[in-house]
Amino acid sequence: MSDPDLLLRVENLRAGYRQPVVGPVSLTLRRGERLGMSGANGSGKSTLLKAIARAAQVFSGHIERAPAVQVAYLEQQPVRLAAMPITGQELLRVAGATRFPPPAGLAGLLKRRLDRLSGGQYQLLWIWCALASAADVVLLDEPTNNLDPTHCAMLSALLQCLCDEQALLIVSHDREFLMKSCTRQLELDWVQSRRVG
Ligand SMILES: Nc1ncnc2c1ncn2[C@@H]1O[C@H](COP(=O)(O)OP(=O)(O)OP(=O)(O)O)[C@@H](O)[C@H]1O
Repeated sequence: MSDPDLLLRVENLRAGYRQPVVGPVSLTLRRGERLGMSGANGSGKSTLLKAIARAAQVFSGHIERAPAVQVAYLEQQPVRLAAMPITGQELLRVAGATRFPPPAGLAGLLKRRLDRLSGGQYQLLWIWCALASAADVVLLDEPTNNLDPTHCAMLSALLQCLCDEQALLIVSHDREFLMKSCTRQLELDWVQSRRVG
């Protein structure tokens, strides 16, 4: 890639599992961008994120990553075990999420055990782990799931912490949230991507 700000280029990608379920899709992601992606249930948004994270199969087209680019991917339902006897603070340390100091809004969660957090609190903590990691590209799948309006506003604030070196690709059905949080939006059609803003 000749453009130093280009972190990711997806070109005519068809991706899926035993067979393709999404594409052809093309998109680019540059440093400092927050790209929001919406689309119908089953249109392949999660699969596209998984393909970028190397967790789904590429059938044709390609995904080009800038040299040494690191990708953090937070799936729709972060894994949760019945017993998780570590605190939020310990999770951030183990996950290497030390790029930025945690914002004041998360302070109350950091001293608590993970298995004692609510679903929304747990999710916010994992989102912060991805944002504050060493990753250049952060992929978030439906991060507003489980969040009430107050915690959605907290999430919007967390996303503002992203630095100019990073880029975000965020999937959501909440278009208003995407409008507020993203610099650009894309709608994934059944058969192809289409820029809407
Ligand atoms: N692990 C899998 N193996 C086979 N097919 C799958 C798998 N995961 C998803 N699919 C199929 O791929 C298609 C796209 O699913 P995907 O989860 O990517 O859509 P989505 O746009 O994220 O949907 P939603 O908005 O409902 O979360 C669907 O038809 C789904 O049934």
